[in-house]
Amino acid sequence: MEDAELQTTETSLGGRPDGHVVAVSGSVVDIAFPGKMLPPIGHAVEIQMDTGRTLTVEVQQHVDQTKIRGVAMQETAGLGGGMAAHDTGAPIRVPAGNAVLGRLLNVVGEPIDHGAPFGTDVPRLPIHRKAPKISEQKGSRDIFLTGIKTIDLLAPLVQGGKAAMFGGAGVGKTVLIMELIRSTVEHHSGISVFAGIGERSREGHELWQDLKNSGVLERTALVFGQMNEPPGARWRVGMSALTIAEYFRDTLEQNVLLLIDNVFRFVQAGSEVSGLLGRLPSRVGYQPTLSTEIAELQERIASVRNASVTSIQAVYVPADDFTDPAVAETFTHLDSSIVLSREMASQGLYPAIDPLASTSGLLDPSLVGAEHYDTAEEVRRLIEHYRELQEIISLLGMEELSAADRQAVGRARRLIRYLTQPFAVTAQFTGMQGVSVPLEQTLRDCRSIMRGDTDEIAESDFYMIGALDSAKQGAA
Ligand SMILES: Nc1ncnc2c1ncn2[C@@H]1O[C@H](COP(=O)(O)OP(=O)(O)OP(=O)(O)O)[C@@H](O)[C@H]1O
Repeated sequence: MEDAELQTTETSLGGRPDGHVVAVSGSVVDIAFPGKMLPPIGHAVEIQMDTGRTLTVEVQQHVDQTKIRGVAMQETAGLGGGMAAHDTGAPIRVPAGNAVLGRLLNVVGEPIDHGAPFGTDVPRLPIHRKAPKISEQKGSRDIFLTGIKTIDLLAPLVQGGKAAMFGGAGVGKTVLIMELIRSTVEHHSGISVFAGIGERSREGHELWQDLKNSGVLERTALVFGQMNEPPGARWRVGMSALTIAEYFRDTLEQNVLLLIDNVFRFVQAGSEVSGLLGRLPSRVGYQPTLSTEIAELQERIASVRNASVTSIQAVYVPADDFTDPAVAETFTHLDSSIVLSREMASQGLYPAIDPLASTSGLLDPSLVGAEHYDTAEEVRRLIEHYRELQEIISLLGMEELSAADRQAVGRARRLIRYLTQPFAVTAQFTGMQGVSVPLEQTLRDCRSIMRGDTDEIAESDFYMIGALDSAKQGAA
């Protein structure tokens, strides 16, 4: 997109030549600019529809010297040959700054919340930009606490870092991201930007209502390109949200919390677009540009000297296959990876976070301190040992285990149950109030369980509690 960026000049605005539509095939639109300079790749070309709406097409290819091929950001129903098209002289530009707070936008920055349109005084920025230079980026080693026991203990998030939740269909990604929004947006001092990519649109509206009810909507901007929208919108909406986040970070120097649900849908949309443009797929049917596309998005999510962007992303894992190229590629960009397990979900062990597969670069004694690191390691070792013993138990029964192993099994089972937690967002259907647990408490509780202080308390008393006190109360 370098070309597009270089050619985004004010002088080019309005003074660009007009063309006309020559062919429409689904989301792909061919536009001719006979005898004129073609708009560069990445530019937005606009078409005024009879219905009064504006259709935006992003230039993807120069088919020949007079014609471009682009991808539409909206449905192309009603679009026909001969309709006039106008090069905007820039990539898609979205409104940014305080005016977008509390608002719901689409990929091209139009309000979709039935609110007032954005005025001409609102700054607009092109959605294609380069990531900040490595020398300008700032790495942080501070923990971003969530109050969710397993996450803070085993896969702590980094302030100004990137974290993602991986999971197949229906294992609890959306519930977890909603809970994280609840628990972090309220305590987060900066602003939040939410990018809804390719998920159910109902969820988007529920979120909007939810944020409104909890009084944090005025510090949040929401940008949506959901599953009912064409691939172009789902492909570019992440960039639109990022552009808004970058403006807060760079111009207003505010810390930003960027939430993306679901990053896999961005890759999938890119693959659809690639297919529509007739490009040959490479690995497992993905677009040949898979890694570059993921890097283009992920590398822009960065913290700089004066302000940070902390990002929490949901990643759908197709067919529970973690070796899927889109999933594997996303892993490489993260500071913390939270892996959701179908097996745990099927046992009702929510949040179904796999304690062994979830990791964080922060989990180092020199960063989080020896107590946290040692406790996390010990928890992992105990659960791993339990998993090894499970096979023997299923074959021979508990009786065949040594006394020490039996004790380990009992403690591991208590620990696994202790690491479940009722969420505020599920209170409606579980009937349990959500609880947040401070990290120090989680560390104390885990040590206490592993030491054997709670061996006499029934396993079921550890299930879906906050701090250990509630298990003790349940036992009393
Ligand atoms: N923390 C939780 N506590 C209780 N129930 C949960 C929890 N997380 C998930 N569930 C149950 O699992 C269901 C699916 O969760 P969710 O919609 O978050 O999955 P998902 O991974 O986002 O699915 P999809 O890929 O279909 O979007 C929920 O409707 C709920 O019944």
